[in-house]
Amino acid sequence: MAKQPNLLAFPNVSALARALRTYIIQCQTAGLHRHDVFKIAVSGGSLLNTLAQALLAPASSDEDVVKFNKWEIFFADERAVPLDHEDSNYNLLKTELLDKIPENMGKPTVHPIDVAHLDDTQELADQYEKVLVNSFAARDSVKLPIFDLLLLGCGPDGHTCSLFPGHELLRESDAWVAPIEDSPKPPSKRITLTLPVVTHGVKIAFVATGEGKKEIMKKIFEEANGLPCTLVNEGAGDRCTWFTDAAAVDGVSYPRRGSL
Ligand SMILES: O=C1O[C@H](COP(=O)(O)O)[C@@H](O)[C@H](O)[C@H]1O
Repeated sequence: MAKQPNLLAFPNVSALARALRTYIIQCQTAGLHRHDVFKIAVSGGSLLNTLAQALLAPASSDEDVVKFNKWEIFFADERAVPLDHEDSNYNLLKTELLDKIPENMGKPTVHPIDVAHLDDTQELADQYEKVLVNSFAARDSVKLPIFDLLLLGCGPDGHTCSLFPGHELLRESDAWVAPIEDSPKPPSKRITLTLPVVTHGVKIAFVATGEGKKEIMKKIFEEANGLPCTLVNEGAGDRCTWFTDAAAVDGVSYPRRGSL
């Protein structure tokens, strides 16, 4: 039987953020060992505040250093809006994290969407796929890009990235990046990494906090239901780890751990 995803539950977001940092640094070390760079894809949403809390804390030892100058940050999904728009995932990452990184921590390389193509989401997705092709090698030599880490959020409906429940995009098996024009959550026009790319990551981590995630967490961990987050769990198995707080997993019947 395929190995199961890991569900970590912490008493609060501060404890979660400390563990998330340790986990990210382990992924960073593995990435640097693999190719001297750390390739991470991040979602938007509530996760970014917790991520900033994790990464901006002072290092506790030489092994605990975030080496931002070795990071390449990609977007697991993005909305088709200007980069300074309030709905932009880039804008959120910038305000939550990038603008707060002290100079002595180094600067990550960040790959935003090309806003010249906001009116054509297929072109926007194709251009972003080219960014991946340039970074991960040509499409004809690698079947799928392999991120060192994908750090994802989980919507209260079970969506992740811009992969929504029941949407035909869940069956996309060729494109690395796909457009969506009918997102049930506004804004409607977006681009997203596809499911095969997400489940192909070396490591995949979800961050889900707060009572608002409790009902969907029960569905994801207690039923086979075809929800996007469930599909990631099924595709990634024990390469997938959930970082949750007590409120998000209250009543969830699934074995949990309280540390890495
Ligand atoms: O629309 C989106 O929502 C999800 C979940 O966000 P949250 O605020 O409920 O945690 C996010 O992961 C995704 O990147 C974003 O585009």
